[in-house]
Amino acid sequence: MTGTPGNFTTDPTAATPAVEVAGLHVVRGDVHALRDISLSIPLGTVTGLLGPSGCGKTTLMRCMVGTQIVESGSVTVLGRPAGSAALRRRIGYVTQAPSVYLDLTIRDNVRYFASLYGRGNDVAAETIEAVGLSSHTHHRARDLSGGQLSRVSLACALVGKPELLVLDEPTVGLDPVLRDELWEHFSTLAAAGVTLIVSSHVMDEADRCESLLLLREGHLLAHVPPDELRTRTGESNLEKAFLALVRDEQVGVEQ
Ligand SMILES: Nc1ncnc2c1ncn2[C@@H]1O[C@H](COP(=O)(O)OP(=O)(O)OP(=O)(O)O)[C@@H](O)[C@H]1O
Repeated sequence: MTGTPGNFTTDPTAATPAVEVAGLHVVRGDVHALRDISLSIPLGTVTGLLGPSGCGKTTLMRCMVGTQIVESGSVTVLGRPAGSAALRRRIGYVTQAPSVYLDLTIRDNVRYFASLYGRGNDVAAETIEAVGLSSHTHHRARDLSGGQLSRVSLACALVGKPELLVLDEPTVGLDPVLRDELWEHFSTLAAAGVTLIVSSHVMDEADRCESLLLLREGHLLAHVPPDELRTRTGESNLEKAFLALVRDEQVGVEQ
């Protein structure tokens, strides 16, 4: 695999990539939120989307799920243009703000989303179990903690068994044990062929990903596996490695 932005090479015999982005440019308000982004994400992988607050992570995710107006460039998801009607049932998107019905119980929320995707109550129960909320199924969403609420949101996205899961900071507010369990679950899903794109501020979560998209001020600094980032920068700590990459980039720009 190579580590140049937009040049994440995989097995040439592999199927259509899960996500292919070419020359993507997005303007939000008066900000150039994404600048000339090109990348390719293989199926069945976990990709971490990392970078400082405001660097463009959510904007890139919105482009992938088809809810963002783009200035130029293209985004292809599972072989179709992002936002195509045919993709709706194939993609799960969990935003930072939990999107569940506050007056319904956990069970009824997840069962409702299951029914939209033609899944039964058994799948709803399994999914609630997977996010660690089995002991709370009869609690109303409005009575839950922030971390519990974001797990209900996650369950509502997972229950449709999407092929691509786009998760915007799914582990915020979770304790280390739950975070670990969720990342285990993400790996299990990827092993079953699901593609996951997970944004995070937490660099120790980056090590759970097969590859990392490192963004800064709308630029894609690198698309690399964690170990390659360490090798490239000579830093074993991923947080320091990211900072070293930013420094190198600045030196390159100034020269
Ligand atoms: N609705 C909006 N109108 C105008 N500018 C926006 C809007 N939403 C985001 N932006 C700007 O676009 C840029 C990218 O924002 P984005 O939300 O993608 O960043 P992020 O990396 O997801 O940040 P965070 O980690 O804080 O969630 C930022 O400069 C932000 O201020």
